[in-house]
Amino acid sequence: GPIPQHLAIVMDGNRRFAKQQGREAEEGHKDGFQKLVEVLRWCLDLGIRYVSVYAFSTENFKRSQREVEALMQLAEIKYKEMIEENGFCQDTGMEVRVLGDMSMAPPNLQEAAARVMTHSAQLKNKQGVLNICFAYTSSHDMAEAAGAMQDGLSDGSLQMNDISECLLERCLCAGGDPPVDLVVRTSGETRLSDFLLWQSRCAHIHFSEALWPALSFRHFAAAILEFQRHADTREDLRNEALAYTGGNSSGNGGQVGSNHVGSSRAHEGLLSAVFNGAAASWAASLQGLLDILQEHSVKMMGKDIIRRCEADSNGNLQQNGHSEIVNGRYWVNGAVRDEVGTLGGILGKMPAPCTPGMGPESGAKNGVTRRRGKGRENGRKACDKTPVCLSHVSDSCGQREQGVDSGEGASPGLTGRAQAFIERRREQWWKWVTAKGGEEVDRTFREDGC
Ligand SMILES: CC(C)=CCC/C(C)=C/CC/C(C)=C/COP(=O)(O)OP(=O)(O)O
Repeated sequence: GPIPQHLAIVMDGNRRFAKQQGREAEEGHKDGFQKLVEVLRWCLDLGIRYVSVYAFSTENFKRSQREVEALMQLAEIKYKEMIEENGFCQDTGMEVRVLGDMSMAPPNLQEAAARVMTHSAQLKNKQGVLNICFAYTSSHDMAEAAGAMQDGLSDGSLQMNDISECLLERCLCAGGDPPVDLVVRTSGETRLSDFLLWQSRCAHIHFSEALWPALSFRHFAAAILEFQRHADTREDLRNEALAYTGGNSSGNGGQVGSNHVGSSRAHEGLLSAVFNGAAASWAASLQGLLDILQEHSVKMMGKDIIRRCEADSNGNLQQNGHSEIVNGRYWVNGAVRDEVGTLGGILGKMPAPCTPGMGPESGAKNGVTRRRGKGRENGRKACDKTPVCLSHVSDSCGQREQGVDSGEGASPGLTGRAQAFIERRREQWWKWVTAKGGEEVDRTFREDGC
């Protein structure tokens, strides 16, 4: 099924998680950061290229001084660690952008944020983008965007007929990114809390009961499956599912759209369960999926990883007597990592991006043809040498240079003057970032990389 291109996460429940364990709130935030890194790996494995997280809202400044300072410190430390040799950025290939009102952050944090942005903007072979929304709320972002347009009108760089929804969108912090497809909020709270409201206007929203640091892969998979279940392309998917199960002669002859050897039954089972309503309940579908994963992990990976797993009340996989350490990894990690790979194949009908032996070549080798629904590219070209082409992504707030890409003068929906206005804003932003970070950005990476 479709994989969200842009996932937004409200990482809620850190303090409650810490409290449950008799620990300080700050410890919960540290755990929360670790969970973020884990979730980002799941995202990359599944082909989710843009992830935006709510790390600190402007409202959070109202928390105790101690907690605010701890969060600022944590962010500063993590930004610095991210750009170390073999640190997060190098390891994952993710460009990190810090979005929000940077002027509200202490100077040290501003510098660390600027450095992680300049450093990661120059990564070769980018795999995706992480937007860390810090000192951010949508209302603030929209007011800033409106203010910027007002300034443009005042100084004559914009005229009234340049003002449009498109321009306003491009003036937002994440204005050039693809729209958010899926919002996940943890901890059982069912609010959006002023997070990426404009960008999420067509998104599916998934509320998970799990506290953020306790989010398991099973919870995450439930969100993706729910997204798929509600996808606009449902009809398309249904046809595809029918084709896979032999019900539609215009399909690919019942061949499975996966590059996994031997996963045809997994697809048939999953797709018919999910899209033909054969499953007794959604929980049953998920359980069925996990059963399939377990079975195929053993068969396809050739590893005796999971013979039997059960989930505890938090949805975490628990050992049930038969598993073992695989390749030096503790079995739960091994199981979860391999599940991700397999699940990537099943959910996206493509292998987990750039996982060795699971690239497009392996599909060709297996003689498997992939079918796609209309307009559902969703970053599926991810396994080329340059897994994600970010040439359309700006260096500033992520303005997409559609006009440049398409060879036209301006982005669709923007007048030439509005386009120039956006370009100028972007330049100013980068000037600020590079001055703060004390580093010139080699922007040729964009041409090189793509
Ligand atoms: C640098 C970086 C990206 C850091 C990320 C660390 C992190 C996970 C921050 C989230 C902070 C936050 C306000 C979470 C909301 O949970 P809460 O504290 O409101 O918990 P509660 O709902 O249980 O009170």
